[in-house]
Amino acid sequence: MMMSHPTPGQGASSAAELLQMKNVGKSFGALEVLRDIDLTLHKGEVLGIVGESGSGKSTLGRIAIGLDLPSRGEVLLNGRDVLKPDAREKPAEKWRMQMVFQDSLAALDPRYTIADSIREPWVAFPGRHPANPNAAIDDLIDAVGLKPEHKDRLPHQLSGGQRQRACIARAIAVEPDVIVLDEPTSSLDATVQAQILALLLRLRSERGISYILISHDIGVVRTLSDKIGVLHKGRMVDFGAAEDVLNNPGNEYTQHLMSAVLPPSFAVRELRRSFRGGL
Ligand SMILES: Nc1ncnc2c1ncn2[C@@H]1O[C@H](COP(=O)(O)OP(=O)(O)OP(=O)(O)O)[C@@H](O)[C@H]1O
Repeated sequence: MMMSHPTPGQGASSAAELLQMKNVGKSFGALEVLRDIDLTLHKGEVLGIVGESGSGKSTLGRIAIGLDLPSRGEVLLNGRDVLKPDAREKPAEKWRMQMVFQDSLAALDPRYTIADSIREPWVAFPGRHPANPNAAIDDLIDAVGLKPEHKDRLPHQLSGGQRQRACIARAIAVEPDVIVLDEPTSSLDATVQAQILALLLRLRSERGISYILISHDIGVVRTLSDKIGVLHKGRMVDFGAAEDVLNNPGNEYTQHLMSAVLPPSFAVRELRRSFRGGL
C-alpha cells in the first residue's frame, strides 16, 4: 500500500501540477464569497489557506474537492477540467480528493464502528477496494496511531484526538492525491493538536499526499505548509512560498495577521525540524 515519494519540500517546484484553480469565483445569491481565485497545488505539497472567519476558506476547500461548484472559473485536476459536463458525469475520479473536517463527531456516523467508517470510501469507490480489507484496516489503524481495540468502538467511545485519527484513516483509505483539512485541529487541546499535526506531516512524507490545510490559525498553517494563501473577504491577498509570505508579507492584511502570532513553540520547531530537515 505504501509507495516511495520524494522527501517533502524537495522538488516541489518541479513536481506535476495536481490541482489548479483559475479565476474561481463563488456567489451565494447576491453575496460574493470568493473572487478571482488563482492557485496551483503540486504533487506532495502542502498549501495552507489562512484568513479570518467568513473570508471564504471552507468554501474554497469545498470547491477544490467538488463538494461545491464555483459560480465562475475553472478547476483542473491533473490538467483536466473537473467542471466540464463530461467530467462531472464521471465521478470515478472523485476518490482522488478527500476531506477531513473540524468536527470529528459530526463527521463519523454514530452507529458505525471505527472499522465501518474506514470501510465507507471503499463502498463509495469500489475501484479502490483493497484485496484484503481486514488487513488494510489493520494497516490504516496502525498508520494513524490508533490501537487494534479502537476498531470496534463507536465514535463517542473515543477521545477527540482519536476520532480525528479515525477520520484521517478514512480519508487515506483510498490513497487520495489531495486531502482538504478544514480546521483539523481547532477543537483539540494544544498537546493533541501537535500530535495530529505530527501525524499529518508523517503521512505526507510517507505517502506523498498533498494537503490543502484550512485554518484561521497562522501558527498551525506555518507548521505544515510549503505554500500559503491568505484570504481576505473572498480575495487571495497573498500567495506564495510559505517562508516568503511569513517573512516578507506583501500585503497589509497579512502583516496584521502575522502580528498576532507568537513565535513557534519549541515543540513545533522540533516537529518541523524532524520532518522537513530544519527551517
Ligand atoms: N451555503 C451557503 N449559503 C449562503 N452563504 C454561505 C454558504 N456557505 C457559506 N456562505 C457564506 O460565505 C461566506 C464564507 O463562508 P466560509 O464558511 O467559506 O468562510 P470561512 O473562512 O471558512 O469561515 P469560518 O472560519 O468561520 O469557517 C460567509 O459569509 C458565509 O456565511
